[in-house]
This record gives sequence, C-alpha cells and structure tokens, in this order.
Amino acid sequence: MTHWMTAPCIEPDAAVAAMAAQRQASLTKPPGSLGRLEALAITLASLQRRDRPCVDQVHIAVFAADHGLAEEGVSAFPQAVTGEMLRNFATGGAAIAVLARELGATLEVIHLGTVNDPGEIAGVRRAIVAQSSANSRHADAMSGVQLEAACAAGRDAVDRALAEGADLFIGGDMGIGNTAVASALACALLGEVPEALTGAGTGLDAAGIARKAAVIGDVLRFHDGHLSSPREALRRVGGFEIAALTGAFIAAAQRGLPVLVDGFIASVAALAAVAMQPTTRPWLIFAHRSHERGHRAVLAALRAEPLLDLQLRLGEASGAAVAVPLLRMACALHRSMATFDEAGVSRV
Ligand SMILES: O=C(O)c1ccc[n+]([C@@H]2O[C@H](COP(=O)([O-])O)[C@@H](O)[C@H]2O)c1
Ligand SMILES: Cc1cc2nc[nH]c2cc1C
Repeated sequence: MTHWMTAPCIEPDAAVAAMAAQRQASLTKPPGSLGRLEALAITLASLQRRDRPCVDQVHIAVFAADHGLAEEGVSAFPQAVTGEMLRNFATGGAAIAVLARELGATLEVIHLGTVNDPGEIAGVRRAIVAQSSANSRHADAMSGVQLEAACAAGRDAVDRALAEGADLFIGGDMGIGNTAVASALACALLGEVPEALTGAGTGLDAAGIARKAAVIGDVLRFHDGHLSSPREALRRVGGFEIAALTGAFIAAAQRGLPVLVDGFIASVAALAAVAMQPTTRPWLIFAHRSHERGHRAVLAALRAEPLLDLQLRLGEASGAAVAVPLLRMACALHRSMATFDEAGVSRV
C-alpha cells in the first residue's frame, strides 16, 4: 500500500485560473499594473476553485518540539525556551499570538515534545511524540514510528483547519536548535555543504556559526549513504516539528487547501514535502525571505519568489502572518474593482 504522504495532490483548476485572468484583464487598470497581486489573485482562484478567492478564515498551526542536536551548542539560546514559549503562545504574548489576533486568525499550538515539559496548558494541544528527538550527530533523530506520529500531527491540524472552513493554512515552528536541524536536512536534500546553508539562527556570532556548520558536517558524515530518500533524510536528521510541517503541507495539498509558507524552517519542510510528493508544490505560496542564511538557496531550489523581504528571522509563522494582508488586498482588488465596462472607462 502506498504511504499517505506519497499520494498525489489535487490539481489546481486551470479553467478557474483562466476565468480569473480574464477578470484581471477587464479591471480598470493598465494590464499587469498590479504586478504580483494579480498573479496572487489568479493563483488563489485556481487553488480555491472559485472565481472570487478570499482569505477571510486563516488557520495558523504552530508546532513546537525540542532537538537532541541542541546539546551540541548550536543555538544562542537555552533549550528550556522551547517549553517556556508554549505558555507565551497560549497567553497571547508571543509575536504570532499578537499577529493572529490582528488577523482574526485561528491559532493553535501543537506540543510535540519538550525537554522541560510544562504539562497541560489551556490552549496548547498535546501530541507528544517524545521529550525530544535524538542527537543526530550520533543517532537517528527519530524512529519510523515517531516520524509517522509527527507527520500525522501535521495532517490532523490541516483537517481541523478544514473543519473550521479555513481558506488558507499557515504552519509555524518553535524549537531551539531547529535552524541547525533544518540546515542539515536542506544539505541532505540539496547535496549542499554545511557552510552554504548554516546561519546565525537565534543570534550566533561568526565563531558560533562556524562551530554549528562543523556539527552539521558531522551529522551528514554520520548518516552518509542513507540520506538519498527524502523520507529517510527527514527521519535521520530532521525534527518533530519539521516532520509535522512536512505532513501538514502534503495533506493541505491533497485536500485542496492553499498554504502560506513561513521562513527558513517551514521552507525546508516544504522542500521535504515537495521531494516526497512533487504535486504539493503548486499549493505553496512563499510569504517571505528570512534573514537566515540558507533560505535563499532553499527558495531557489523550490523556484519560489517570496512576497516579502523584511529581514525577519523569528519563525513561529510570524512572517507568513505578516503577508496575509497582502493576500487579502489581492483578493479584494480582484473581487471589488470595477471593470472597464462597468466604469465606462476607455480601453486601449
Ligand atoms: O524561520 C526562520 O526563518 C527562523 C530563523 C531563525 C530562527 N528561527 C527560530 O529560532 C529558533 C531556532 O533558532 P536556533 O538558533 O535555536 O536554531 C526556532 O524556534 C525558530 O522558530 C526561525
Ligand atoms: C524567545 C524566542 C522566541 C522564539 N520564537 C521562535 N523561536 C524563538 C526563539 C526564542 C529564543
């Protein structure tokens, strides 16, 4: 039996795209003058299979997990922060909580496992895979069973989004050490050297980045010869929240729910998703270029041109949330502008 993550995704509707393109051409503006906002509206129309797309209902799922690799000193922050941030997400003080409120978006936080587990927190969904992934410098980051559980947690979040009637899915990440993990996975998927894809994360200096790249080099050597399958690469060198995002992106594309992809970590999950099931790709809209070194190469590999470049490097879905108003504007223009005929304006 084929695994659910390799089942094909829904195809965007080319007929609706053609109708939306025709409408764009009829609106009172020089053709093409609204630039990428025009393409955005047409893309959303083809994904949502409606002539007038909308992004009123946005579902944001933030997946939090700890990483065994963090014990190698690859982050500027202590590992305890992952668990501590769970409460901050739930009580509304985290950046994504503020942005979700501004957008009127649904925010759910999914706890996949932390070393300092804060226990039950109202507003945080427990889907514990393990306290942490294992240290991929010396072991597989996770077992096959753990990989399945993490990917299914992402798929389940998409199903909740659909049950709520979401127009758009956003996935976010929280996990100290996860830029190193994402860099290692991106190196495995792209055949790149660590130096090309290793950055400051939460704020390492140049010496810290060099040490982090050396650790990633060790990780890649330890798993050498076993990273050619994207699924195996995700299991051996990935993390629970990255696997959840990978599962979520594939599930969203299989169910026909457009995705707005956040920064570096989410984009590496997108890379894994597209490697596992290439028909995922049309469902992914890339929100921003993160300041994290490596994001540019990952976006290039995905042939993605992100909407924003604001030097954000926070993660937790914040960059995607910031881009939602652009999508809303694109839809409003597409829906509500007058046509040349309606306004009695002369065409060329
Ligand atoms: O998504 C990004 O572009 C991004 C870039 C740098 C850091 N982060 C966030 O910072 C944490 C990982 O940083 P680090 O230094 O611990 O690897 C993790 O919680 C991410 O959400 C996120
Ligand atoms: C405080 C803090 C908040 C975060 N949110 C996402 N990654 C983070 C990393 C840190 C350190």
